[in-house]
Amino acid sequence: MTKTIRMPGGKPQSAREVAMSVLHNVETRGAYSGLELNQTLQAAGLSRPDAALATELAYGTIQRLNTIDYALQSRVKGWPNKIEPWVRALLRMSYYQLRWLTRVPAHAVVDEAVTIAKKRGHAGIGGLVNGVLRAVLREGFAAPLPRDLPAAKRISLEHSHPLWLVERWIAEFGEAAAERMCAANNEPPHLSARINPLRTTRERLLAEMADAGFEAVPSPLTREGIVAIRAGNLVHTDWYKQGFLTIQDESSMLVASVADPRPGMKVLDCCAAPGGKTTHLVEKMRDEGSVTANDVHPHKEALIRQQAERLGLESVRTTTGDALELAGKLDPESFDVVLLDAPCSGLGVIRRKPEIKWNKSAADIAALSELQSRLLERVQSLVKPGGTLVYSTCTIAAEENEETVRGFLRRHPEFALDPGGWPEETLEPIRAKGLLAEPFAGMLQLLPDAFGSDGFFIARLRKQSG
Ligand SMILES: C[S@@+](CC[C@H](N)C(=O)[O-])C[C@H]1O[C@@H](n2cnc3c(N)ncnc32)[C@H](O)[C@@H]1O
Repeated sequence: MTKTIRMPGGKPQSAREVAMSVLHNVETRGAYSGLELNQTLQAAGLSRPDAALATELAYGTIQRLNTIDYALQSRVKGWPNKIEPWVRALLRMSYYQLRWLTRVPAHAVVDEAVTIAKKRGHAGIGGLVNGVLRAVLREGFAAPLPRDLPAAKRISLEHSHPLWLVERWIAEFGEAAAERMCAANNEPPHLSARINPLRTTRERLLAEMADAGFEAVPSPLTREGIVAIRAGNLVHTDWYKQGFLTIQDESSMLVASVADPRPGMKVLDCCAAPGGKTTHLVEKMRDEGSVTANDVHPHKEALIRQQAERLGLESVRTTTGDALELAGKLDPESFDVVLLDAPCSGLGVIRRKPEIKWNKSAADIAALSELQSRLLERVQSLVKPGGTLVYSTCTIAAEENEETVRGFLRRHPEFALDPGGWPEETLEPIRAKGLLAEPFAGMLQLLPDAFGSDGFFIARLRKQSG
């Protein structure tokens, strides 16, 4: 049984206590930052500005962890392992504020950190926190990095990514691209949304948003996407509630475009929850035909249903089960389009879930690659002759992407990559930026620095007809 480490001093009450509690639980219990933050914020009942501050502190500190720890290790004896987890969280968060959140006066940061330390610990911890933070202010944030540091180590410390990941990305994409990716992962994610063409048009929605004082622009990457510059949380708007839009990353929107289903088709989405791509497929089919949306987790079925209902879509049928077993339950060779949006290491969505970079390992990538190959192997038999199989992940690791697809193609010569079947509207903006290798092979790895969207991999395969 794993021992639960609790933060002392009871329920978090202020923005900084909420952030500290989230950091503590993400580190000690392997909690997901997003879920943990939502739950802790709900329990604390903070004002909107305080909730925004707590969010920024929690995400920012997780994002910059390597850089923060590098600076603190020379100032705190036994850092990090000999320091209690909640004190570690408090010092890291306070350092983050002093260095990157300059709108908060430094004395306020130190005073509040000391108050929290005394309240949750004792005067001795208050003294330690006070001493460390005042030394940081007096002596500067960190000593410059040694000049002869190898590139991977330098990038890992400057942009706060684990060394093993930087080394992989340098080997795969080169030093400059790896550094751009790591820097992009520390930028705030775009808030983007997909319009529901069965309810509105992009032009109409953007005009309505402008009239209501929202600032949003067309996505350069997809005709159905908008990027909100200043719009608050779109989930609270009538446009969302009435099914005019879906919150979705722009890269994620490309997947249904590449699958390119037509009205009347029979489509299978093997790993579908929470339904972002399922509902997009149905919208593309003008709600004519049938889309079977499957997921392994029974509690997620309702999420897909809720989204379909909100968007007014009727041709979705949900099922629960392991995609490895779908072939035994559904008619063989019966789907025009099969989408496998596979479980993956998520290295393309580090901006949204920064703990991913600290929690994942090379061993996870190897295990996921094996699962993804098995999933492809099992669902391929459901594709009609002449039909389409789309494989996608939100990660950046050749073993989970190109290599999985190439291995599959070696075992299944009846499938081939389908570069010609990609809609021009999907390729056009990527080609215009010079990011499409020519000749285009039918697989695409989008990196997070290219458009500021998530890192995504998409492959479109066609099964021989007859
Ligand atoms: C990348 S997410 C899918 C996102 C979804 N396609 C969307 O756009 O909203 C992967 C999903 O696969 C599901 N999953 C994981 N292993 C699975 C399996 N063996 N069979 C079916 N679903 C699985 C997870 O529950 C998760 O919801």
